[in-house]
Amino acid sequence: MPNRIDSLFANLRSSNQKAFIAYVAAGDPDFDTSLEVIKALADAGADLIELGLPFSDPLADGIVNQMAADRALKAGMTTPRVLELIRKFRETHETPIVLFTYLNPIFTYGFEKFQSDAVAAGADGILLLDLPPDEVAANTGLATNPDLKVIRLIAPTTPSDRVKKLATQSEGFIYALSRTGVTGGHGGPSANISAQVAAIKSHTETPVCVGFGISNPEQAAMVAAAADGVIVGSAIVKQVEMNPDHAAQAVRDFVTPLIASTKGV
Ligand SMILES: O=P(O)(O)OC[C@@H](O)[C@@H](O)c1c[nH]c2ccccc12
Repeated sequence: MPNRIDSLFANLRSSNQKAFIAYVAAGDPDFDTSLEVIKALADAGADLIELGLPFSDPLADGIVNQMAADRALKAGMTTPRVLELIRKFRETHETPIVLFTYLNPIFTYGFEKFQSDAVAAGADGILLLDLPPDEVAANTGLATNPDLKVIRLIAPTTPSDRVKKLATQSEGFIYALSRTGVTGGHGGPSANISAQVAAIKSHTETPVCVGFGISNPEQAAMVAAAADGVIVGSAIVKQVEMNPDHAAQAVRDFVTPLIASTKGV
């Protein structure tokens, strides 16, 4: 069976459309609400869901995502429960899922076992936020699973020789950061996002999606014009934070105009 991420981007390419990608923390604020939230994202038209596997020391995350991981951990979220969440979602939805996490929880679980269990649960890709590309080559124990695409991050500050390496290594799509720093903040993407995307695309045919600091339809439209996909995290997570009793509805209402503007309607 072809990977869901590859099918998604093939379909979008042939219909000349851009992807809308939503990030939420798995299990925020609790298991059942989180399942409703990811279903609401899919039903609203999100093309791909980035699911954060909560970790206590999320170095690359800003305050909104840190607090979300914290809520999830306090509500009893664990790595096996995250896999259970994906299994439950897969009973009704085919939207691709990319797991976002750090090395520590995966090592604790067992690197190879995690990957095969994640595939069996229905995950399609993984982004290990604290795994530099050189470490992959240096640690053959970090076996990969052919059914779990390894997505890579490229920052505006990434030196060009590394851009080439990351662009050619990344599977499924490439995550281009619109700016440096941690997640969140609503300053919007930088004006030279088109140049950054073009530089990445000179090395590869793999789709390039852009995230960091996107929170309104105007910003989504600007990024959609420059890249293959728009990634929104903290602004969605904030909706969960502010509306714990009706998070799914709040998230659906919030992403609907963002998706419309990503799709150019
Ligand atoms: O929150 P923002 O600014 O909308 O950016 C997306 C981001 O939250 C999501 O992709 C993400 C969650 N955790 C991360 C850690 C590093 C890079 C990216 C992420």
